[in-house]
Parts: sequence; structure tokens; C-alpha cells
Amino acid sequence: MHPSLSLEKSKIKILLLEGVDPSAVETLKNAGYTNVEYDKKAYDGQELLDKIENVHFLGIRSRTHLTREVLQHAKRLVGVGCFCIGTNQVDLDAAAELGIPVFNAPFSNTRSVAELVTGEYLQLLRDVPARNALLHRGGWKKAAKGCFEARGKTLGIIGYGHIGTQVGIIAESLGLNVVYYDIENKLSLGNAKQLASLDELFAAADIVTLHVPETELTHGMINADAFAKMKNGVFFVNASRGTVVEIDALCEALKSGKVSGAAVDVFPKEPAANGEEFVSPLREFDNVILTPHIGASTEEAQCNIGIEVAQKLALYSDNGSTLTAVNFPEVSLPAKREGVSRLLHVHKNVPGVMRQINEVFASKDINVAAQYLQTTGDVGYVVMDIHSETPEEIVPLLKQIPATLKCRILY
Ligand SMILES: NC(=O)C1=CN([C@@H]2O[C@H](COP(=O)(O)OP(=O)(O)OC[C@H]3O[C@@H](n4cnc5c(N)ncnc54)[C@H](O)[C@@H]3O)[C@@H](O)[C@H]2O)C=CC1
Ligand SMILES: O=C(O)C(=O)COP(=O)(O)O
Repeated sequence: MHPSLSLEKSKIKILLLEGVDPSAVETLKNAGYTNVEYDKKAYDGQELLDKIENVHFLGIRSRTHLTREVLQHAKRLVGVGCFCIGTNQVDLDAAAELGIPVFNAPFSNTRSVAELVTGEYLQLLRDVPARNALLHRGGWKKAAKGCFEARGKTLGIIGYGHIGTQVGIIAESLGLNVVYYDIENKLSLGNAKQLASLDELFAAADIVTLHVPETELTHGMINADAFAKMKNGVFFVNASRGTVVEIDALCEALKSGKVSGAAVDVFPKEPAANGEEFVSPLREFDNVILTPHIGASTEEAQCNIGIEVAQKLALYSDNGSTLTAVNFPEVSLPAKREGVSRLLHVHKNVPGVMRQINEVFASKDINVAAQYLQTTGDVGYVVMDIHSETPEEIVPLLKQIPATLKCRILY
């Protein structure tokens, strides 16, 4: 190991926020990373800046917002793990420009979300939320009106990715017809049918469920205009992101009866920790199932996510591998070999960088044993193995190359 530029594993500071599953801590400790701080809260503002100031690896879930400013403040940060699917809470471009790969767990909680959504629309179809609330207050309403079987109804899925397809498969096994809308051309599973526009989906669906990521296109996608195009008495489910739906428009649609019932798991503003008040105009509606962003919160999913993302962070820390990073060139690397040292160089993806890097090595008479390069969009990532210890003075020379974003000796 290089004496001055590499850190002992025990000195690599890892901070896990938002109650990431303990399996993450165990996985990291088993990999030799013992300096792990664990916290149940989501932080923002100055508190977040203070928390992450000296951290090398940061683990978050969906509520910690890593903006460009926050990332710039974390001077020692080399990697981020999102212990969830969504990565919209991280400025991925800023992270890449700062040489920070971001990892997630792209499908460890897929089934958990699909099962929650299925259970919710079945309950909505039978008016269970409103009747449950009524009975809790001492009322009684035994009547079939407004209650429906799922069989033969049409489920409209917006966003037919990992979760959308699972929701569709379960729905077909319950006897529903499945239609979906996606911006990409998708392989339909079972008898699901891709529709050409959102309007067609709104016209066809008895139940509308959202499974899109938060993007510029999906922000406010379900507004008053969208509700107006849906069938009268439609059931509506959102377990994607809170910003996809205009809550005031949903409230109006509930009041007018356009929407018969809804299930909402995600909100534009969510409490940072358990025990904090949940504030939303949706609280007044008995026919709305409100859940505290628990689509992914099953013991199975959280345990798997903890292991998966922790392994990705440990692998990147151990050998520089960025396989499955969501914002970064993906380089898969051989494990550490005796007598070989390794240098990581992240740079702007512009012509001539490799020539300049190789000139630096040539000027120091260093024999490069292997070079692994990948580029994506604006960023290039090259890992160099050298048969001998990498001389320390090489790093400042490589940092002088104008396109360099980050450079360090790994071991
Ligand atoms: N409630 C919860 O706890 C959870 C919520 N989620 C949310 O669910 C989202 C979807 O997750 P996955 O299915 O795993 O993602 P995915 O990436 O597999 O699928 C998303 C699909 O949406 C489509 N899409 C993107 N923009 C669209 C648009 N404007 N119109 C129509 N389709 C569009 C994509 O082409 C893709 O097929 C995540 O991004 C996350 O925000 C994910 C896990 C848990
Ligand atoms: O996986 C996702 O994208 C989720 O929304 C789940 O988020 P969470 O880990 O529950 O904060």
C-alpha cells in the first residue's frame, strides 16, 4: 500500500444515513471497513454539510438530497451508495464531475413495491379504506354500491419498467386486463398492451398506477388536465415519486368524485424522521390510503439492498470497480495482484487526455502493466496498474492535466 496516499481500511470513514438496513454495516465490516457511522435520520441544510464533511463513503436512501453544493462541500467523498432504486435525490452530473460514482440497488425492492400496490388497489376497489375509517368511528355501512371485483377491470400502468412489469404480471394473474404507457418501446409481458399515448391510457383504465422515475418530464405529469381525461370514478395509485402528481389536483378530483379512491405512498415533502408530523391536504380523505413511503420497506428488500449496495461500495473502495454505477463510466477490474499498484484517474471526456497521461508515465520511465478505460458522456475513467509502487510525485503531474477531475493512488 502506498504510504501517504492510500488509507488503511479502518480509517476509511463511512456514514450510513436514513436507517439503512444493518446488513449494510455487517457487509462492510466483513469486508474490513470498521469505521462505519450509522444514523436513522435524513439530514439537510447545515446539519447535512457538517455530517458529511470528512466522510469518504456516504450511504443514503430517498430523502437525503445531495445537490451540487452539498457534494462540493464533501471534499473527501469518493463514493455514494443509494440504498434504494431512485437516484433523483442526487445531482448525478455534479457527482460525476467531482469524480464520485453513485451506486444503487436497481431491483432489490421491485417486488415489495408491486405487492403493496396490488394490495392497495384491491382494497380501493372494495372501498375498504373509507369503510374501515367509518367502523373505527363506530359507523356501519354494509352495501355493495361502489364496490367492485378486480376481475375484468383494466389496469393502466404508467412507466413499464421493473416495477411496472411486476405490477402487470400480478394483475393478469388476478384476471385484470393490463395496458401501459412508456416513453420507450417495451416488450409486453403476458397479454399487456402498450398504448401510444397517455390520453389513450386515461380513456381505457379503471385503475391508474404510476411507476415512472422523477424526471423533468414526469414532474407534475398528473395534473388537473390528466385527471379530467381519466374515466369517471377511476382509482388512482402513486408509489413512484411525490412530485409526479399535483396534490391539489388530486384533492379536487377526489372531492368531485372523478377519483373514487386513491393510494399514495410518496409525497412532495416527506417528514425527515419517524415521529415528525406528516402534513398533507390528503389527510382529510377517508377514501385515500396514505402510507409513509414504505413501498420498499419490507425486511426482505431492505436486507438485500443493504448487502447489494454495501458490496458495491466495498468493491469500488477495494479495487476501483465501478460496475453498475448510475452516473459513471463502468469499469470492471481484476482483484489486487501482488507487486502491482493501482492508480485511478477521472477526467473530462475530451480528446488527448490519454496521450497526456501516457506522456507523464513515459517522462518518469514508468511501465504501465494494464490500462482500463471507459467513457460516458462528459466523463472518462481510466484505471492504471503499474508493476511496482507508483511514485507519489506522479499524482501532482497527472492533476496538472487540465481535463483531470480526480486522481488518486488506490494502492
Ligand atoms: N414507493 C417506493 O418506496 C418506491 C418507489 N420507487 C420509484 O419507482 C420508480 C420506478 O422504479 P423502477 O420500475 O425500478 O424503474 P425503471 O427504470 O425500471 O422503470 C421506469 C420506467 O418508466 C419509464 N418512463 C420514464 N419516463 C417516463 C415518462 N415520462 N412517461 C412514461 N414512462 C416513462 C421508463 O422508460 C421505464 O420503463 C423509481 O424511479 C422510484 O422513483 C422505487 C422503489 C420504491
Ligand atoms: O427505492 C426507492 O426509490 C424508494 O423510493 C425507496 O426509498 P426508501 O429507501 O424507502 O427511502
